[in-house]
Parts: sequence; structure tokens; C-alpha cells
Amino acid sequence: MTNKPISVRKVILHHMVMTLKNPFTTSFGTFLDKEFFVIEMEDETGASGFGESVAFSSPWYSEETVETNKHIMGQFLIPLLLESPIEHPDEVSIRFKPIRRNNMAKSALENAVWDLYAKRNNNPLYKELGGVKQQIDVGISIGIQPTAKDLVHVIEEFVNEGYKRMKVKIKPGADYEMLKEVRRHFPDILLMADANSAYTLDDLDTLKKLDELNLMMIEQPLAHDDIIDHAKLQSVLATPICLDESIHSIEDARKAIELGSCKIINIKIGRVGGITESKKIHDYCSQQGIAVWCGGMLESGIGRAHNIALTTLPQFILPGDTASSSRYWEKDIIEPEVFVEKGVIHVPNKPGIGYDVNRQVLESFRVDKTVFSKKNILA
Ligand SMILES: O=C(O)CCC(=O)c1ccccc1C(=O)O
Ligand SMILES: [Mg+2]
Repeated sequence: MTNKPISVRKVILHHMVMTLKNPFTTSFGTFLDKEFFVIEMEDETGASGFGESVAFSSPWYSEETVETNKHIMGQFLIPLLLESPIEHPDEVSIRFKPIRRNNMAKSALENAVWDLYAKRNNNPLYKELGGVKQQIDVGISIGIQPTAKDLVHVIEEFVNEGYKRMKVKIKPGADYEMLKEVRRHFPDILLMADANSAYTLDDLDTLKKLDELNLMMIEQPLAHDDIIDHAKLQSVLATPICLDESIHSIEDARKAIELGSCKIINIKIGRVGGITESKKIHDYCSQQGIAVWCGGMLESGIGRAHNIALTTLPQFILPGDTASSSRYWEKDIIEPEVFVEKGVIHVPNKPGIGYDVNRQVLESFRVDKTVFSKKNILA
């Protein structure tokens, strides 16, 4: 396609705070709102690309936070982008290599470059990525509920809305009995559990009992940085293990697969440092016959749009966590909002991420704004 290199002229960090429609409880605690950055990146033609940082306000899921993202982007990554033109988005992760880890900060900026690149080519992002699906299947992730009865009630609602797969957060004390009740009410739904690292091998008896419930998978039962104990656990469980927190790169994926630590991988663009790395993991899993799906980080519409584009790749065999905007937000910052119909999202065919940013709504949830340009960086 085209190929003038992209000269990034300006990067704007829109610091956002959006209130979740419903509190979301994991094994670590309850979220009431989401704080993040919308990255707006302007090139030499005045075109803009958008990305979203997915780190949370506190470092419970990984070590990154909103504040560390700002520090790393502002002090280290943005200067590397303003320094010289970019031929292709795949170069961004190479340019960022001297900076260790901080994958969510890297991903937020790389995703904006991908959007900009696709827009300059007048092509939908999913086509730039080699996506093949016009529609994608989605499931939903359900926070820990006070009682089994509440959980059954919530699931019933989402079954009726047509979501293709129900994922339930679990933790010790809110696991087997609750899921058993769900299974009793819904013998046939695609059901899985996500522990966010709440167990150890000392909990083997509880984890083995979950095998009775015909779960599609159990996501990240053990430590966030482990692949060894997961391999031990997988060898005695019938239920497939899916890794989330433990996988930060294609190298991590390779090692986990070689060890037998999991049978499924949840790819989150932010966790692995961007779309380029996500594609590498996807391609590797495809060769190895490992199914993947796209996880979520309670994103606004911009992050959601990138997830949708990625999910059009063929090895995204299992429904992901990218539910409709209205599941999370009274009003999303994109136009149109992400809409799930009978468990399916129809992939937009407009250039770039395929959704427009609603400036008015964006500004209404913005608490701060920082502008980086060649001038103020190099001065
Ligand atoms: O609906 C979503 O965006 C995903 C919900 C979810 O499960 C989740 C939300 C926040 C942090 C981690 C996770 C996870 O997948 O572990
Ligand atoms: Mg998870």
C-alpha cells in the first residue's frame, strides 16, 4: 500500500476517568470506575490515530499503573516516536525494545500508530492485520456476586442477550458451590472461570473438584508470574488451563506451551506490549494448535475497537471478553458504540479502528490533558 513514512508531530494524552455502570469484583477487589489515557497521535498531514492505555489506577493486575504509564510514555517512549519517521507499525516495538517491560504503556502508543497507519492507507485496521472475519463471537466476564442466586440471575440476563460464553470470576470461598449452582440452572452453556491468581497448589482439592462442572477452561488459577506450577496443575486437571497474567510475550507463550502450563491463551494487547506482539503470539499458537481468545481490561470504546480488529484473525477461535459498550458505560466515547447482537459484533469497515471518537463525550470524562510535540520534547 502507501508508503510515505509516518512523521509523528504531536501526541496528546487525554487523562480520563469513567464510572462503570456496575461495580466489577475480582479476587482482588472491586472497581467502581476506570482511569486511563486516550492517546491521540497526529502526523505531518494532520491525520490522527487513537490508542488507549489499559493499566489500572493501582497495580493489582500487573505492576503498571496509570501514573507509571504516564511517566514511561512521557519520559521515554514518546520521545522515541517523535525522534524520526516510522515506516511501519511493526517498527514501534523494535524502537521500544531498549525500555524494559512496561508493556501497557508501549501498547497504548503502538496501537495509535496502527490506527494512524491504517487510516493513511484508507484501510480498516483489521484488514491491515490480516483479519478474515466480518463478525466475531463474544462472551462476557462477570464479577464475583454476593450469592449463587445473584450469579444465576445475572447469567440468565446475559444468556437471554445471546452472549456466547459466560466467564465467572472466582476466588477461594466463592468457587465450586457457586459454579455448581450455575451449572444446575444452565447445563449446556459455555461456562468458564477466571481466578486472577487467587489459588496455589495447596488448593488442589478445590481446583480438581471444578473438573465435575464441564468448564471450557479455568483462567489463571495460580500465581501471576508462574508457569511451572501451572504445568503441574494442568497435568492433573481435565479442565484446560488458560493463561492470562503469566504471558507477556511470544517467548512466554512458547515456554508455557512447551512446558504444558496451559492449553489456551488469553491474548490482551496491552499485556503483551501491542498488536504486533499479539499477532506473533496468535501465529505461534496457530502453528501449535493452541486456541486463543481476546481478553478485556474494562476498556472504553477505543481499546474495544482494537480488540475487535485483532479478534478477526483466524486463530481467535473462542469467544472473547469484548462485550458491548453499554455493558460498561452509560455513554461510550466512540460513535457508534460497540454493539453486540445475539453474541456477535459486526466488524466495521471504515478506515482505521472503524469507530469515530466522540469529542464531546471524551471531553466530558477528561480530567487532564498533556501535549507532547517535537518542540517541547527537544527544547
Ligand atoms: O470485560 C472485560 O473487559 C474483562 C473483564 C476481566 O475479566 C478483567 C477485567 C479487569 C482486569 C482483568 C480481567 C481479566 O481478564 O482477568
Ligand atoms: Mg483474566
